[in-house]
Amino acid sequence: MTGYTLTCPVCNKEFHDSYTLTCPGGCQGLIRAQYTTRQITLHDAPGVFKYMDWLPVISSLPTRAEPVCFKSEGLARALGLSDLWIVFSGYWPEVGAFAVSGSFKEFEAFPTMQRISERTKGIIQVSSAGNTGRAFAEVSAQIGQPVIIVVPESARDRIFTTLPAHDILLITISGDYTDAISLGNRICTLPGVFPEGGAKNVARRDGMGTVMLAGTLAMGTLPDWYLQAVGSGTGGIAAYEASLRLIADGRFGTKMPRLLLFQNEPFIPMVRAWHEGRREIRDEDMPDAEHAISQVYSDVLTNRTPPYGIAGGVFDTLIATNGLMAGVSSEDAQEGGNLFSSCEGIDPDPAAAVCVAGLIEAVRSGVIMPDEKILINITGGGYARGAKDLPRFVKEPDIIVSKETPFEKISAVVQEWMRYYA
Ligand SMILES: Cc1ncc(COP(=O)(O)O)c(C=O)c1O
Repeated sequence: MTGYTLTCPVCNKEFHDSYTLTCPGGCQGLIRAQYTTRQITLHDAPGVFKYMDWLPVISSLPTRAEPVCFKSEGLARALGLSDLWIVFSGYWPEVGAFAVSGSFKEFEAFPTMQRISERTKGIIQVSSAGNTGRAFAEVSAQIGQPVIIVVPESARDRIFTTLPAHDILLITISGDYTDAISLGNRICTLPGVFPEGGAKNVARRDGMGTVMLAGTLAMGTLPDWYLQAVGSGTGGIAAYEASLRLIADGRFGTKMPRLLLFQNEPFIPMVRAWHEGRREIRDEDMPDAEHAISQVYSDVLTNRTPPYGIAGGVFDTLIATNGLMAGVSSEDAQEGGNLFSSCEGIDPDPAAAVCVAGLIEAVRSGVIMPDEKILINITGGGYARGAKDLPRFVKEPDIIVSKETPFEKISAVVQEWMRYYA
């Protein structure tokens, strides 16, 4: 067990956690958890909770999900790299990877659900392009904690669990991820429903930050580079915040890893803004957004309102880490994914394939040197293996809506469902 307070990056005030998502003083910025433990000790706790010194929880939940880090042989050889390390976040029993929902979103979902039960009352709402929703659905199925999930209709088949789920209200909406976010925000105005918080939720960021912790503990030192494909960029922010803690720990080096973050062309708003040195994303960074989103290989990377310019967000993180961003074509991503599968023996999530393709290009163009220590976050994978090994309970939508559906109709169903939990 560890103690922590929350701090605001703008006014530097410290405050108590009541599942707080923003500075009580009204500042705009991503509040951070400040842990009393400076040097991390691994706990004898399940899965990701072994890192609970630096998670905003008091106690743990049963899970085997945790990031697994190993030194690459196959992909490293193919790319001529001497010090490439893979953090695998998905399902791959042979390496000890048991995130049964298949992605690193499970490392966020477990601490978030635990933080909720320790810090507040009410029912959380999660908007997702698919993977986050499935991760929260899995945790809900495992522990019986209710959750309202909103996903675009195209992600409908992606919400499944390995146990029967009884406490999920699933809403699908015609449209994309942004439409799911907008509807989710409206649902959060109903009494008793609150937003899980996305990037503002310290449990999500520090849950994702365990990827950097697992990597650094396996390598014995912080890497030169951290690579990830991003939609919101929260994983990048989390990797930076975890690195700050690891530097303060004193045992893993003093050099901040450089972040190299990728988006999937043609939808690359953060890449465009970053390349022009801008803190704000403009409409011109997302020309013909709907069409662009329909063209990507990895739709979980299509967030139109990422925490980019906010204090402590992606822009600040890239500045602090001397970071870089790049766009990756869908064709390259597909090839990168195939190379990863053939070299390492497991299927990567399309988002992870984007990241592999980004690594290939960074090595080819000389941005990354062959002997540098590289930590690549394979943010999801092992779906084929999971489909063979694991039970699958597909969650049918409870409400199917369009952008035109009157909100009163939706809220009536939500409120009726919530009565059971009152
Ligand atoms: C597999 C996978 N990789 C990467 C990402 C991007 O994560 P973020 O931008 O939130 O760090 C997502 C988002 O859903 C994802 O599901």
